Amino acid sequence: MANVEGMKLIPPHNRFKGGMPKIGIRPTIDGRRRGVRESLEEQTMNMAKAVAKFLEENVRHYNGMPVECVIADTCIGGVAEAAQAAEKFAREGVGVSITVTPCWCYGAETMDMDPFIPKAIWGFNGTERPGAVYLAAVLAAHNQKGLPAFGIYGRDVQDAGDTTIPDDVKEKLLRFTKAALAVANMRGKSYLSMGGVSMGIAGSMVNPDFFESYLGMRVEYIDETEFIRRIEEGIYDKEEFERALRWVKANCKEGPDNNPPEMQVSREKKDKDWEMVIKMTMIARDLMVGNPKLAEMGFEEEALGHNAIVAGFQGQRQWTDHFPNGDFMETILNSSFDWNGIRQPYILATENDSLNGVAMLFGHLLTGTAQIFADVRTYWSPEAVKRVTGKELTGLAANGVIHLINSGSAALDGTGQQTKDGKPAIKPFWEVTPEEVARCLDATQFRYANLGYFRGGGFSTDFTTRGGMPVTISRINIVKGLGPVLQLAEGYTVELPEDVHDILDKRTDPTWPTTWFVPILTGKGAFKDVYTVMNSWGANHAAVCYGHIGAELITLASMLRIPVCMHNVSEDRIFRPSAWNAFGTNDLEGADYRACAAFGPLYGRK
Ligand SMILES: C[C@H](O)[C@@H](O)[C@@H](O)C(=O)CO
Ligand SMILES: [Mn+2]
Repeated sequence: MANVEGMKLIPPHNRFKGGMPKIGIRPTIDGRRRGVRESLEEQTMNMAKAVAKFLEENVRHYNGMPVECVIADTCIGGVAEAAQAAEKFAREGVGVSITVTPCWCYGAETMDMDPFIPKAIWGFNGTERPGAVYLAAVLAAHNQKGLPAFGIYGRDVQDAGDTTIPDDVKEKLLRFTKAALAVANMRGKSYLSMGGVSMGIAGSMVNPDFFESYLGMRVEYIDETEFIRRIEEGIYDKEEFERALRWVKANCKEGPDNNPPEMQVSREKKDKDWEMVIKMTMIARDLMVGNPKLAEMGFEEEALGHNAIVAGFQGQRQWTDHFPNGDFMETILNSSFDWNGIRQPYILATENDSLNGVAMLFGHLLTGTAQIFADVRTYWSPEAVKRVTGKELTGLAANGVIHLINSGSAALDGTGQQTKDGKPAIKPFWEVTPEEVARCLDATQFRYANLGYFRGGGFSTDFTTRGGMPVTISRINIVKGLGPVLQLAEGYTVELPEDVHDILDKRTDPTWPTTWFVPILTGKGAFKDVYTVMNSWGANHAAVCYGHIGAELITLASMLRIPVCMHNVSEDRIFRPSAWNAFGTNDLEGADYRACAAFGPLYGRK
């Protein structure tokens, strides 16, 4: 049993320089004095206050910090007050804008014109004053000017004095805000490419244009020799290393060595590998976000880190042909805990697959949870399973399963040993308990690396994800002439009977973590059957995020102008900027492509 005595939550904090983006609320109003404006001031400002309160009570940043709303100092009746609000928002670091109004106001005179800040407008559904008329007018202005905005219009008429936010409006406010905060929080951060291209995987040809134009991020590149320099010159916190080593020895149990006996290495070599992979873990983290401890040791430059909200490690092959593989490092950094306590995951893609790293980042930004990185390895049809095991697949697995498995980078949270309402779950790190940490560790074995693949050794993470978790798999793919596209599939993790699992797992690599995934089928297109989901996947990897977050991903992609090429989210959950309607309302997928192409990447420049 893992020992979690004294394990504490490291309180949510900002790892990066500067403040967290705030949500700016803009109450707009009919500017006519001598009656009209005065009669609306209170109601309008109350709408702004209600939205601010609702969001502050119901949304957290991805790092667990509370969100902060800033309301314009006055209602906005015209351009002077719009400029005043913009000035206040710039001063306060606003990254998300929500305009609210119960009445008619002057569209282009009151609108938010900042092209980089995601925008929504809630037009009150009442009829004493026409909030919806303003909503329509200002959305038309947004569309005409190429500044897409999300329209929120409640379904049912409210009375003028009603200060409540209807449930359908709440749902849209939340969907918009979560995605908009994701946009704001990744902006200005980096992807850290540690190493180069892994085994010709195109996602590890890290493309700065994509990161800059679509995500507002930069790419930092370092050579993996930096790990060796830091290890040999002792550029890591020695006290932490000793503590980490003790913790790993006590809590990370080594499973059986699966290599043929003649290839197996000595205990001494394994112990050396443990030391090395712990150092790699600390160094990768320090490279990503810095470490003040290094400055105390005289390494001021290294102490700063690369401002990386996500990173990738090449590993294969030049590194792993000689040194221990990155599996332990990737697993631990992606998990919601380590020897320091329960803490925010660091998002790290194996094989430096930056496009899968971005999918992991999206999932983390939207939920605060740890992510599983996996190969989309095998579709097992019911017939093939029957042939190989003699058993029928049943229940959720009856139509076949997809085997998600890669040697590294699956967070230990991926064991599914946390619980929500008594069911297996992956929770935002700030909700994870020490007992759940112990269960995740107990469900995991660290098994000596497959020496056929990894000549330098190391330890791979071996667990099987518990079934019954709602999850979403996703990935960004880049296509020449088209640009990036997002694909996703909502579904469930399933558990197979132990004997069936064993036979299938042994055919693959039993030293790696397995997630059995079943997508929700719609009977149409890519979701005709499980085989077609697998067959339509655009690359070798997927990011697995707990929860059905397809709708949130679609909203986020529309903000960044990344079209969604494959999804199984029902139309009633899809929320995109109002301009998307102008590109066609019958075929939403085609309209998405046309809209993304017409507006171009959020931060694109010619
Ligand atoms: C060990 C192998 O090279 C695996 O890492 C390989 O199958 C992949 O993961 C490819 O994405
Ligand atoms: Mn892989």
